[in-house]
Amino acid sequence: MMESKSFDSAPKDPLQEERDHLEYVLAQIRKQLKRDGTRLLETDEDEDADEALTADEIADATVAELARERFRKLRMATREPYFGRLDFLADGDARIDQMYIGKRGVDDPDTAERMILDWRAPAASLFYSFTGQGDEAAYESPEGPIHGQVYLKRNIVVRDGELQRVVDSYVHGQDTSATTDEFLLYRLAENKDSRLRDIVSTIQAEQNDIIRADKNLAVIIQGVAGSGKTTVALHRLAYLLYQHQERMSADRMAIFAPNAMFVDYISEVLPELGVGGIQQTTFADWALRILDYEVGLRDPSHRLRDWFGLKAAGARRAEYRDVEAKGALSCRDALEAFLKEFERTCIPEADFSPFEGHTLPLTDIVAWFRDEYSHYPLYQRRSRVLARVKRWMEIALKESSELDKKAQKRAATAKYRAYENLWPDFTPLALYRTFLDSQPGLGSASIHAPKKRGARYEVQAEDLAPMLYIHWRLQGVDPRDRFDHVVIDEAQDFSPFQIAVLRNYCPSGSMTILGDLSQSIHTYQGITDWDAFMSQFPEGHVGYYQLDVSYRSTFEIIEFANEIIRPFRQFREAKPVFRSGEEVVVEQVEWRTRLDQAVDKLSALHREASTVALLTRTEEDAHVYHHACLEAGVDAHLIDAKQSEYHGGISVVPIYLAKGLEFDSVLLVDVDEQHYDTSSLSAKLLYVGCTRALHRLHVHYTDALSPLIPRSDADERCGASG
Ligand SMILES: Nc1ncnc2c1ncn2[C@@H]1O[C@H](COP(=O)(O)OP(=O)(O)OP(=O)(O)O)[C@@H](O)[C@H]1O
Repeated sequence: MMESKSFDSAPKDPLQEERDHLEYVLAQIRKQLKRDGTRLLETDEDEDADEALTADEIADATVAELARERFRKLRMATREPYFGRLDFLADGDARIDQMYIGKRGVDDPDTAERMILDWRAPAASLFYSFTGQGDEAAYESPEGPIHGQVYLKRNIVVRDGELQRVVDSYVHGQDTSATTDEFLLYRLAENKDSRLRDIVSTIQAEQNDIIRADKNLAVIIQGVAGSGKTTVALHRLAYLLYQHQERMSADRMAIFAPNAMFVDYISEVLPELGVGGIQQTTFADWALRILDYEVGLRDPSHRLRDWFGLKAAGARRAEYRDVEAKGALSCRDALEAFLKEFERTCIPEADFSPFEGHTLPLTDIVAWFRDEYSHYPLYQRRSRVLARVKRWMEIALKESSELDKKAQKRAATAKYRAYENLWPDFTPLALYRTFLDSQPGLGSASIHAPKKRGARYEVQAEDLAPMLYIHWRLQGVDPRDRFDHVVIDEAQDFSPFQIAVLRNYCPSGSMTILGDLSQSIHTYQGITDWDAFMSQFPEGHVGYYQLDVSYRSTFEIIEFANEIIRPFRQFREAKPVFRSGEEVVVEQVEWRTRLDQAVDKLSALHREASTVALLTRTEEDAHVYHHACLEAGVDAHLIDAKQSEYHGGISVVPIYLAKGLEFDSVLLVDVDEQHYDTSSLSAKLLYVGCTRALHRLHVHYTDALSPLIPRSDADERCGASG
C-alpha cells in the first residue's frame, strides 16, 4: 500500500530522513498538480465553447468539478501534506508499511500507490489508538481486524511546505514513554486565534473511539470543560461522511449550537477538514423554520438578564417552573394524550347533506378518517377526508335530476363551506394554546398575542418543542427535513422533549449529543443526568462516553476550577493534562478603581496573547466594563445575547455567553460574595468562567471574596500576586 521497507534497514537521522521524504512527496504532488492543471485548462476551454450542455457534457462537467476539487486538495497538500507517520508490520507481511497520515489522501502519480493516507482511513486509526503500551496493535479494516506490530510513531510538523519539527512518540525497542505527550503539549501551548481549529494531528485515543463510533449509534458524551467535545463531534461528522459516502450526505446533517455566535466560532473546523454544506444552526432557528414561521420568538435577552441577575436562588426557581414542565417527557406524554383525544373528537358530529335527498352519513366520514387514512398524519387525514367529501358531493351533483343545476351547485358549495368550517383549527399554535389551557399549572397566557396587525404570536424557547411535536403529528416529516446525522452541542441545556422531537427528524437515531453537567447553568430548561436522553434510544443503539481530561487549560487553571466545584459532589472534576503554566492570580482591588484596574490588566494580558476576555456575572456589568474599555481607548468587543459574530481580540462577555468559547487569557471580575454566593449556579458560572482560559487566569474582587474560592488558596495566591 504505502512505502515499505525491510526490517534490517539501517537507522537514519530522523530529520534528514523526513527532509528527503518530504522533498520526494512535494515533487510528486507538484507533478500531479501540473498534469491536473493542464487537463483542467482544457476542460474549462471546452465548457466555454458550448453553452447548451448535453447529458454527456453535464456528466463531463461533474467530472471536471471533481477534478477541480482534487486540484484544490492537492494545492493544500503542498503546504501541509501530512502530520504523522506510523510504521506498522501486519501479521504475516514481510515488509513494514510506512504510513504517512494527512488531512487528505494523496496517491503517487507514478505508481498510483497511496502516498498519503487520509486520517479517516481505517489504517490511520492506528496512529491515534496506539499509545505505546507494548508494540502490539490492531485496527478494523473492511475485511476484518488487522493485527500487527508498531515500529515507529512519529509526529511531523510541516508548514508552508517546510519541515519544522519531528518528534518520535514511539520507537520499537526504545523507551520513549517520557516523550509520549511532548507533541501534544507543544500544540496545546500555542496561542489560539479567534476560531476553533481541527486537531487531526493530535487526536487522543479516547477521542478517536468517539470519532469512529458506529454510525447507527446515538453517541452521548459527558465531557469536562475543554475535553474537546465540540472538536471531536466535528471530526466525527467528517469521519462519517468519509466512511459512509453512499448513505450519508452533508446536506442532511446538522449541528445544533447554543447561539449564532457559537455557530460562527466553530465555522472553520469543517472546511479545514474538507467538509462543506452541513447546516449549523440553533434549535430555535431550526424550529421556527420547520413551523414555517407561524410564530415568532420572544427576545431571550430579558430572560437571560433575569436568570443570571443577582437574586436569591429560591425566588429564581419558582418563576421558571413552567419552563421545566414544558421540557419534560411528561409534557410530551400529556400532549400525546391531548392529541389522541383531539383525533377522536375533531370530526364534526354531523352528517353532510349538500342538498335534499342526499346525505353522506357521519359513520362513513368517521371510517375514512379513522381507518382508511389512519396511516397519514392528522392534517393530511383531514385534507383527504374533506377532498373526498367534496368529490362525493360533485358526483352527487352530476347525478342529480334537478333542473336548475347552477343554483343547486351554489347552495351545495355553501353547505360544503359551512361543513368545512365545522372542523376545528389544525394549526400547531391553535392546538398548543388549547392544550396549555387544559393543563393544570400551565396556560396560554404565556403566549403573547401580536401587538399590531400582520404581526405574529410570540412564544418562548420552551414552547418550540411542544409546537414541533404537534406539527409532526399534523404533518409528519417532510423528506427534505430528514437528517442522516445530528450533532447537539451544549446538550446539558437541552430538554428531554427537545431531544425527543429531534429524534423524529433523524429516524436512524444517528446522533452525537455532547455536554457537561457541571456547566449546566440553564438548569430551568436542561437536564440533571444523561438518563433523560439515554432512555429515549433503544438498548444497543446508544453509546455513553466520558471525557475527563481537559486539554484546553493549564494544570494550575484546572486545579483552581476544580476547587470551586469540589464541594458539589455531583459535578465531575476535570483531569488536567500536565501542562504547567502561571499561577492563577487572585487580586483584591478597590471598588473606586476597579474599572481602571480591569482595563489596565486587560491591556497587559493582551500584550502577551491574541485572545483575551473580561468575564462578568451579569450583562449590565459587561456593559459597564466595556464602556470603561472604550473610554480608555482599549478596543474591546462587547458580546451580548444578540451577537452573531465572534471577533477575537479583547472581548467583554457575561460568563453565560462565553460558554463553549476559549481565550488565551481570562480576567474574571467582581468575584465577591455578592456576585457569587454559595449556590450551585454561582459555582457553575465561576467554573465555566475559569475554564475558558488556556494559559492565564486572573481574578479580581472588591470587599469580600466569594466563599466559593477557598480562602487558603486565595490568601496564598493573593500573596503571590503581591
Ligand atoms: N486532542 C487534542 N489535541 C489538541 N488540542 C485539543 C485536543 N482535544 C481538545 N483540544 C483543544 O482543547 C480546546 C477545547 O476543545 P473544545 O472546545 O472542543 O472542548 P469542549 O469539551 O467542547 O469544551 P467546553 O465544554 O468548555 O465547551 C480546543 O482548543 C481544542 O483545540
